[in-house]
Amino acid sequence: MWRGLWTLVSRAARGPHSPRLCTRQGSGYRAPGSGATIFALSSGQGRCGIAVIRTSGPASGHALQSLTAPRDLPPARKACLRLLSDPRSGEPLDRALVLWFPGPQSFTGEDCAEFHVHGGPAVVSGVLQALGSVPGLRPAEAGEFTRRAFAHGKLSLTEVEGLADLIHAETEAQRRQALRQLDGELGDLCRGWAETLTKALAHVEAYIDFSEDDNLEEGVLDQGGSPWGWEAETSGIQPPQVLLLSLSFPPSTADSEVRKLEVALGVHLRDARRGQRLRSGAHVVVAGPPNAGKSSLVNLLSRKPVSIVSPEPGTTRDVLETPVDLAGFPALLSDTAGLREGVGPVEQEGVRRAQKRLEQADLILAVLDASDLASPASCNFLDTVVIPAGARNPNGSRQRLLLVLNKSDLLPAGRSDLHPDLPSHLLLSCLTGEGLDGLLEALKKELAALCGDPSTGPLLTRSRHQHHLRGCLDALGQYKQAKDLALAAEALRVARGHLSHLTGGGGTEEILDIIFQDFCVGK
Ligand SMILES: Nc1nc2c(ncn2[C@@H]2O[C@H](COP(=O)(O)OP(=O)(O)OP(=O)(O)O)[C@@H](O)[C@H]2O)c(=O)[nH]1
Ligand SMILES: [K+]
Ligand SMILES: [Mg+2]
Repeated sequence: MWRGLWTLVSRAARGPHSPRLCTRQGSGYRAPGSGATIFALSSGQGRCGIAVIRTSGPASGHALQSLTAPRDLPPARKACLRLLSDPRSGEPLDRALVLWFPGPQSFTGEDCAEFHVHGGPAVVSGVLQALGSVPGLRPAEAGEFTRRAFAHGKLSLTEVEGLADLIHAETEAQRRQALRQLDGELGDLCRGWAETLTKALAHVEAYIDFSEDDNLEEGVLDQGGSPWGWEAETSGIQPPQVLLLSLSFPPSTADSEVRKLEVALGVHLRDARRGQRLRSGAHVVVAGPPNAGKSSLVNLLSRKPVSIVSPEPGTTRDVLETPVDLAGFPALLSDTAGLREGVGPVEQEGVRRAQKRLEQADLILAVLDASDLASPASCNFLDTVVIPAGARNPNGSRQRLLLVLNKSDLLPAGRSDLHPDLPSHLLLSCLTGEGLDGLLEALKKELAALCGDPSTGPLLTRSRHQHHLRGCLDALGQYKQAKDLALAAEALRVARGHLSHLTGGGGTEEILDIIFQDFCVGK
């Protein structure tokens, strides 16, 4: 009966069914072809001041010695000036800074070398060819350096995603969000949650053991049909394991800790959409009647001639999408066809596409011609798009919409009494730029609400994260309903498995392929 408590805790921590949590000890995953030494240009392509070429793998030290004079390895992690030459011909290639990172204290965890050479294309290709001639070296595949870092436990999967996002970050908000993920905030959170589940599992397994060994009276363990209800005291027996466990994780605490976990998961899941928007951009759709100046506004906001502007109504037919940085937030701005009826089949299709895009919008930028508010097209747009957006939908929220009255330069000076019933709006002139600052300010507020604060807000940036947290939450639901302890324990293992998968433990090859294909060669 007195089976060691720590055996139980540690068995729960490992569990026969529990995939290993990704810790700094390595992901347990072996990068494809990881025996070879790889090399690549890690800085950008093209002529530049300095280019960085690096290697990773067991032959890195030999490669460094083969190309440099003097041939001794420089002190670890110290930049040294060396003459580089081709090991086959002895032909000088460049005078460069070289660095030696013996593993495991390197980015990949393997022996690594870096060559900071002058960034001319001939120098770069000369050094790459020289490296290729060293036995045991081959060019790296896209993302292979990071893949090795993951395989050696230098980065968890969420940190790898953060790194990919940081490289692709185009706005300040994206950079902040990616840096937080690279810093391991999401991974740490998951590991903390997994630890809670491990303790709860230890507790359940202690009970299972006790009942097996001591023929515990029936009904004691499943009070109310739920493992949440049972506590040692209620059975009248004090199982020694439970008493011991209670020192670090008393039964009543287990109950409330797992409940707290459910609440925390729910909060993060509710915020998931915002985190994903921040990563890939909020969908901002510019819509309005023909000739209101929609394309002019898209060009103004994106600071480039994305769309054709002309005095002819019906100029824009297709949806034109362009990524923009709006006041520090990423957005996908869509220009659409002017909404009107009684047009030919091509424009009709444009109108259909515009309406479809409106349904998917996170934010609508509704544009009207301020000098033409009484026209049938303007009135129709107000009635069918602007006014309905202000009404609450069944889940209590409203469609976000900013009403912009463009061409304010055409209004008689001092005229602000445009229309008494008009919903709140902003005046703008795409022609003179007047009102643009006010519009950007309003956009910033809307986008901040849509995307959350990148420094403190949502942490789930991909649908993959959402999927695993939902899976974890569902498993906790099963735990609560479990009729026997074996099922309850299994539900906890499933819940914990989802958290483990999120950080990369037991990750399947396909998931890894998808994540690593985001990287360029040399990263
Ligand atoms: N005076 C004035 N003219 C403007 C302003 N903005 C746009 N225009 C003009 O209005 C006309 C229509 O502009 P577009 O940007 O093509 O309008 P649109 O809404 O995209 O038009 P469609 O694609 O045909 O639906 C063009 O001749 C623009 O130069 C403005 O602020 N003031
Ligand atoms: K037009
Ligand atoms: Mg247009």
